[in-house]
Amino acid sequence: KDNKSVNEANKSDDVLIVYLSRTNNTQAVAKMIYEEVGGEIVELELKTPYPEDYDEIVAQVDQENETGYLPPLKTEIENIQRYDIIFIGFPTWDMQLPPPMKSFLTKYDLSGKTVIPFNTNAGYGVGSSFNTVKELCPESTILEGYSTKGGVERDGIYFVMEGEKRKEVKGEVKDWLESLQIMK
Ligand SMILES: Cc1cc2nc3c(=O)[nH]c(=O)nc-3n(C[C@H](O)[C@H](O)[C@H](O)COP(=O)(O)O)c2cc1C
Repeated sequence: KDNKSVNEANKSDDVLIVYLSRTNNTQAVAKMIYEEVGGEIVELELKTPYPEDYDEIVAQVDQENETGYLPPLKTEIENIQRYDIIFIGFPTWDMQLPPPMKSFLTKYDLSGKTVIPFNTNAGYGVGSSFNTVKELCPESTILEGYSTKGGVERDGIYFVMEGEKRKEVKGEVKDWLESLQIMK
């Protein structure tokens, strides 16, 4: 058998990459994972999008976190049961898992699946987000996540995944994926 086609086939079928991204930093990491692993890549979208304005979205997310509101998703994943490995990517918002990702993990049953989180943030880390992923996926195998500094929208720094930063993150993502030993 031709090795390459075997690998190509194995690589993609059971992998889903779902991400939330406002200023495209997390999206850039999602695409790097996709380039290495293949599969399906899906952006999480809301039925009612968040405000463009930074202060407004911060206020809204604060309130959603306080009340536990789960914003309805526009994104529909058909037949999620066909995936075994699910990467979930999100920025840190309010030092937590963003409400749309809480919606996603509440809506879909990922029992028995391997769930792998990844994150970008303004330099304050993942906060409680990776722990919340564990809490919302009690019957999943959660592998070690990856996180890197992204934009600092508060200071007008939006997309940073270019030039040297891009190269650095690409290398880190490759090493991380290899360490997970999910690549065939
Ligand atoms: C509503 C909101 C809240 C945020 N809260 C935090 C935070 O608590 N800690 C942090 O490090 N960064 C925070 N950030 C910054 C983002 O995590 C950071 O810019 C990230 O790279 C954005 O990813 P994206 O480009 O994929 O949207 C926040 C950004 C937004 C829009």
